[in-house]
Amino acid sequence: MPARINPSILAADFVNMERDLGKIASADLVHVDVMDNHFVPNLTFGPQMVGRIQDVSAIPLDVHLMITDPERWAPGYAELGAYSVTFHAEAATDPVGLARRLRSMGARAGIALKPGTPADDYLDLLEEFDQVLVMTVEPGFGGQSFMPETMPKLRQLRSAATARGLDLWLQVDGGITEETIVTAARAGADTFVAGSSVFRADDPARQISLLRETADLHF
Ligand SMILES: O=C(CO)[C@@H](O)[C@H](O)COP(=O)(O)O
Repeated sequence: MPARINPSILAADFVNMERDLGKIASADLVHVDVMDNHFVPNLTFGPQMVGRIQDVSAIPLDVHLMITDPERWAPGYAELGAYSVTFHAEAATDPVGLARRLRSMGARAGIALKPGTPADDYLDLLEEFDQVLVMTVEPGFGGQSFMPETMPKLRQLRSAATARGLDLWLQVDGGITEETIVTAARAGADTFVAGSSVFRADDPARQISLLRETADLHF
């Protein structure tokens, strides 16, 4: 399976979103960062905007909720048709219950871990999720540097998934470039969120291909 490249529209031009979505039509999924200015010190958009993105996007949405109280809000994103809905472990009170609810609504369920959150508590629960998002920067802003110290956690998750024979997607998010993607692919990531490196490229479609080919060589 080729690596999945999910450009983060946090790096897109918000007033030209439909135009910028056209630039990433060769991507696997559109990564949509929902931030509430509580869980993270930044604010983006909510269900109304994500619903419009869903309407005009040629490819499915990978929604990443950086919000408090995901139990209240996450099902709404599944309802509007998001392909995957990922919430933060640090914000959820019942991660398994929420993942089951999202799956029952037809969405893939993801759990995200901040750089300082260990994976240990989730290793026995991996069957409950379709993807784990290992944050490779502190959530909240694009354009930060990749944190290589998160790689042992990724390796731990990949070994646990392999040992259990799970088809679990392991996603990395933050500071992904054609250099850092090598490190993340070697540590077991198969799904890569890239904001700045795609949208700041002269040719975003070419950058998506370059990232995909580079990851495939090192997975
Ligand atoms: O979730 C986040 C930031 O919180 C990410 O999705 C960033 O948007 C990735 O941006 P780059 O680091 O690739 O610029």
